[in-house]
Formats: sequence, structure tokens, C-alpha cells
Amino acid sequence: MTTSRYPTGYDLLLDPRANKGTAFSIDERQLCRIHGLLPPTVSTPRLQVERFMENLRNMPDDLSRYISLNALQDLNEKLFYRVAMEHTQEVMPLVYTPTVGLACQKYGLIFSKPKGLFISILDKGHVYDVLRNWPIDDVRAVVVTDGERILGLGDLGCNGMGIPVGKLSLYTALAGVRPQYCLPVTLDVGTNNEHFLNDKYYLGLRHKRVTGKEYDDFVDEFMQAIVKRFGQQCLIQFEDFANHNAFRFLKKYRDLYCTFNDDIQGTASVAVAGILSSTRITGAKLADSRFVFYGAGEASIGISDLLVVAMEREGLSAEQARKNIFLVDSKGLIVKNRPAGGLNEEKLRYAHEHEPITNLIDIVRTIKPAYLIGAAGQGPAFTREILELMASINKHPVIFALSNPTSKAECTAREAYETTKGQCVFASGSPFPNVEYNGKTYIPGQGNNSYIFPGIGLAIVTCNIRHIPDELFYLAAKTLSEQVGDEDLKVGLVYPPIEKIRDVSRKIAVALAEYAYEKNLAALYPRPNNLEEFIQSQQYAVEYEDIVPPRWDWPSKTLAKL
Ligand SMILES: O=C([O-])CC(=O)C(=O)O
Ligand SMILES: [Mg+2]
Repeated sequence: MTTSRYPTGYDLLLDPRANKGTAFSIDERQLCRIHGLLPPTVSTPRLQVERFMENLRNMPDDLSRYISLNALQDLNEKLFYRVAMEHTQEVMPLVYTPTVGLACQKYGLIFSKPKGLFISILDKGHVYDVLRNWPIDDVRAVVVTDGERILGLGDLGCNGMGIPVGKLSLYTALAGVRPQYCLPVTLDVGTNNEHFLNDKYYLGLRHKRVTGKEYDDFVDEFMQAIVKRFGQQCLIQFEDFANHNAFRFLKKYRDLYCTFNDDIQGTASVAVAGILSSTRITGAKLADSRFVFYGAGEASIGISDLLVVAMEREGLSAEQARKNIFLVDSKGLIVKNRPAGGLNEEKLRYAHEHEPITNLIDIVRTIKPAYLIGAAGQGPAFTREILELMASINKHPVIFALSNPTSKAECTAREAYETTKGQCVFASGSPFPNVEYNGKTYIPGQGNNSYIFPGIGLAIVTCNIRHIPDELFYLAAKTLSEQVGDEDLKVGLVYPPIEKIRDVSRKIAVALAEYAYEKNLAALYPRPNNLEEFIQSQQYAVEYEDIVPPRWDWPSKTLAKL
């Protein structure tokens, strides 16, 4: 990866950022001394995409497709993003959820080239030195994980690297953040995953997780080192940390750094967007609806907190709003009279004065919610009986199965539509195919934070937003929901179609940038007059750059004078 001088000769073909592969023109091949290293026919970028897709479709399984896309990213970055942008619907599930989950489980087998930094607890005291090994100085967005809660798959240790890599690929593919601004990081503090500790191919540290003060000091050092290396305005997105750490770090760092937690705040924003859109189908106000969350972790608490903000906009007090929200954890409905020590601070906010109920179906029967939202990462929990019950309580029950990857979803799209006789409003965290039911096609929306974090990233890296207040996530949710057309709702979509996602991300970025300038949070001065045009001008383009300078076709009269 060359940062300054343009590579020539064989090196040019090894530089993914400059390489055009068979699309180098004959002039370029001669000028750059690669003539003869490529077969003589020059391909158009269109043909390169077609050729790649043909190969991809012929592969035996999705893991092979993931490996192939990764290899393309290492070989020819522009072509990789052209493929990802022109075939988003097909390629996104391969570079991201759900295939990335499988890729993380197999990371020890498939790791090939560095795409980010592995910083281990053994580097404690030298984190800044490790960051200096990254070849690019102008990094503006870091996605970091410690691998402890990868999707709904649990502790995958250093194999979690697939997640920051996948997230940042979407920064570029879905929002046009330039890839050179992005840095994926995995903090390896060990793993409690026995399988990996005994797996000869596992590439991370082979001991149990370091916890307590030593772990906290390490993460502190990392945060400080990022600022020292890349500047105060560098965005740090926390991803797939375990519950107990995710909330602590968000509280600790949110006012000191430009940071957010995607699993708490990003997921909250996308879910609230879907909820706002669903009210256009159900016709009910949020303030008059009850919500049952299956799961009481990062996603459920994050969504609940943002939902309270949304209900406050409808005129409720926060306390009244919380009365509409019911959380269910592994012990059942969260109620006040749990044995002492049973509830953390976040759950306590939503604890009701109520008899304990342990069973989800009994909880639904008693609470009679309009919304049933699954984010427990426990797999199928919304049984046929529960879905039928939801349909008997509501004309249009809203069912969100948000857990990832697909195997962890609370129900499938087909189960939801069939059991509710096509009446439900459905969304899921992982993609599901369209469902034909009773002569109608339903398109399940993907309530995944990928509708949110790329737009947030784009606003931050283009306008140098210094802090990320909660209001930005509400604004992102509202902006996303406003992009849903009546024709989308008719087929069941509570999100804009995925093909529009780049425009949607830009709209989110513009809304956030406007707010940031209003509140003095944006450090880029002067404020661009037209934020939409400015942000668009900063987006990554997949067109190859010309290498050969334009010819000087001087008129012959001028030549004669020389
Ligand atoms: O990565 C995804 O698909 C969404 C997400 O943040 C998670 O499930 O942890
Ligand atoms: Mg996540």
C-alpha cells in the first residue's frame, strides 16, 4: 500500500490502491513499465465487473465468495468497490452479515494479508508504536473490537477482526468514505473460547481474557494513542464488545473522544427508524403502543433509550415513555422485585412493578404489545404460537428479529408473514429473501445498523465533527425513516431499498452535518455553503484515475515559432 510516490513496474500491479489490472491502457502499460505483464486485450471496468461476478457466482459456497472478495480488495481496490456498489444486494451479505460471521469463525484458516492492526495486550506500553506501523497518517475513522461478543456468536477472540474490516468496507461501499481514511483494529486480550484456545490454527493470544484494571488501562492507552497518532477528531467506533464493557466505555469516553458504540447507538437508530416507519402502516402513535424486547443487552437498551426520546417528541415524559417498554432477559420479564443484585443500572431503568413472568409467550399474553423486538442473539425464540398471539392482539403486529447472523434471528421472514397471514410488519438484522404469500410479494427490510453507521462516518470524516451526541442518532433515525416511500411500505419495507443506500447515507450525513454546524460541533471551517454538494464532492469514486497526462497537441504555428 503506497502512500506517496506512484508505483511503477511490477510494484504497480501489487499496489491495490493504484492497480487497474487488465484495464490499464496500452499507453499506461508502456509509461509505467508493465507492458507485457498483462495479456494484450484491455478490459473495460464494466467487463472486469462482469468477469468477477461470473467467477463469484460459480463458486461453491459463501465462504469461498468471501475469500474471493477479500482477495479482490487486496488486488484491485477500485474494482472491489465497483463490484460492491453495483451489486450491493448480492455482495453485501458476502462481505458483511451473515457471511462475515462464518469468516470470523474460520479466520485462523483464511487470514492472508493485513487489512488492519492487531494490537495485543503484550503491546501494552507500546500501543502508539504499533499504530505508527500503519502506513497512512491521515486516518479519520477507526472501528475497533476486542472480539468478545461477535454478532450473536460470542467470544471469537482475535478472529473478530473480520467485523471491523467488514464494517469499514461498508463505510466506503455504502457511504463513499474514502478507504484510505479507514483503519480496522482488533484488541487482542485473549479469549475465553475453549475451542480456539485448543485450535492449532488460531492466530490470537492463547490465554484467557485479561480483565479488570489491566484491561481498562490497555483500552485507555489505545484511546490516547489513537489521538496522538491520528488527532483528536479521529472517529473511534466500538463494535461487538461484551455488554458489561460496551456500556462502561460509552459512558467513560463519549465526552472525551469522537466515539460511539454501534451496537448500542447504531442499532438503536436503525430500529427506531423502522419503528417510525411502521407507524405509517399501523396508524398508532408510539405513545399509545407497548413494546416487548426479547433480550436486554446493548441493542435492546440502546433502542429503548432512543425510543424514549422519540416518545418524548410525542409529548410523553421520559418516565411515562419507559412505562410502555418491557424488557425480557434470560430470567424473564424485568421487574422491580428481582432478588437483590439481579439488575444492572441499564435494566433497572425499565424494571416494572409487576409480578415476575418467565415465559415469553406468557409475557406477550399479559403485556399485549404492539411491537415484539428480538435482540437476544439466542436464535429462534418467536415461535408460531407467539407470532399467532401477536396477530390475535394486533391488526398489524410489528415483529423485528434483529439478532445476527441469520442462525441467531428470532424467526425467519417467512415464518413471520405466514403465521400472521401477511399482516405483520417485519424487519430483521440479517437479510432474508423476499416472501411470496397468498399471491403477494413481501420484501423484508434489513434493520441493520449498516443503514446508519456509514452515514455517520461520512459526516464525521468530511466535516470533522468532534463529538457525537445522542441527538445525532435520533436525527439519523428520522432522516432514514423519511426516505421510506409509500411504495416501499406497500411491499412491507420499513427501510428504503438497499439500492438507494448510498443516497440515503449521504442524506443522513448532510442532516448530521447541518446539526453539527448549528451546535458548533464541526471543526471544518469555513462551513461549506452547500453541505450536500460538499459532502458529495468528498465521496469516493470508483472510476480509475488517468495516469497518462493529456497530450500537448500544440498547434503547428506555435511549434514553428519555437
Ligand atoms: O454486524 C451486524 O450485522 C450488526 C451488528 O452490529 C451486530 O449484530 O453486532
Ligand atoms: Mg455489532
